[in-house]
Amino acid sequence: MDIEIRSIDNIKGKGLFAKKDFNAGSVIFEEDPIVCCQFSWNAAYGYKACDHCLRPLESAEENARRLTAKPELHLPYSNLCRTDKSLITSCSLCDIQYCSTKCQTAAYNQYHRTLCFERKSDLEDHPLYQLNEMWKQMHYPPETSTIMIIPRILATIQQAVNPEEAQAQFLQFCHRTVNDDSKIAHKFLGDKFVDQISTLHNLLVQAMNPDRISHFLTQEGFQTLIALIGTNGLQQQLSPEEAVKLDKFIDKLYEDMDKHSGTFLNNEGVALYSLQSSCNHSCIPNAETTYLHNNSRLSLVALTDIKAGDEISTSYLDECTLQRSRYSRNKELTQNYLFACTCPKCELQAHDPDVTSDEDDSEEMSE
Ligand SMILES: C[S@@+](CC[C@H](N)C(=O)[O-])C[C@H]1O[C@@H](n2cnc3c(N)ncnc32)[C@H](O)[C@@H]1O
Repeated sequence: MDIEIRSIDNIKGKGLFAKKDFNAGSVIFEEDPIVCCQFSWNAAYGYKACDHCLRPLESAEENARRLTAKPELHLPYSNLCRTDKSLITSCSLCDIQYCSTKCQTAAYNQYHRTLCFERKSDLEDHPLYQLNEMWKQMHYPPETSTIMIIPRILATIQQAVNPEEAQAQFLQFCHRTVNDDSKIAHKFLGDKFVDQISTLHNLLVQAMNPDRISHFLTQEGFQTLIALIGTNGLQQQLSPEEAVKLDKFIDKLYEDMDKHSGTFLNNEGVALYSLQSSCNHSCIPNAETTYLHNNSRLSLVALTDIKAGDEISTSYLDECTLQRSRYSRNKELTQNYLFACTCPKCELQAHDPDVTSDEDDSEEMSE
């Protein structure tokens, strides 16, 4: 392994460090998620993805046709699309689709044996179905996560050969206090919906057999899980096929898609990664996460040259927020991740006045 996880201090916790030099542009490591799940509205709006690895189940051309409502549309180089529909398979009991029998077997062995709805006929009475519907009412797009990853985490623990080990794997994501967890859970659900936390909690309790996971089904345990996916869940966006990156064509395509499908352009979901979850934030990151395999496999790519011993960091902020003032950046980091950044850029700007960027000002005025 060319990287290691080391403890830094009480504030930052642990971090990811390079054990060798990496050139800018090189892949530092790749990993599959411990667990991932497509966003609820993303699935409801017809983006067909493998239920286990999120690989698109439609070709890039079919995707573009559906999203633009233009059945005659032809994509250039559509023969380069890597979606092999001959491998698609589905669960014989609940009809959920997978890109291959490999994913179907992996899902069944990891969590699907516990979570399968079994009969389509009484689907709407199933507490997991109701949990998803309740979540959708609380989280209109753009989505940042889905509650449905929580039953997957719990079923993974229940089905594991060694449940203690599986549980420890998830608990490594949490190094906060009960109070912090509750703050994050409230922020994550949004002011309007904090009262609904007990409804979500009750539906989860009804849906899951408490065997081996009873402590996660308490109110506190549930908030820990919400905080876990809120601060560690990586949002995934799998872009349409590389081969169609012909700028003019793409611009027009996106314009047409936007008219017909709004923001539902990509296959999106949330995932928990073991190594990636140890990567801390910096406002001048030396690495970024990408998805080079058209599924949930993550690649961490160096943005700059990295020397052996350097800490590897990514930005938790989107491009736009990253360009804002130190005050604006830290406002977002404090609210969403409960820390203030002390990276060299923040240190350099430490004496800047505590004002938001112009863009924030206009956003705040319109709120
Ligand atoms: C995905 S985890 C990163 C790994 C984490 N350091 C740990 O020990 O588990 C995200 C959490 O790490 C901490 N963190 C990340 N970047 C930080 C930074 N630049 N300064 C202080 N804390 C940071 C925050 O507590 C944040 O909620």
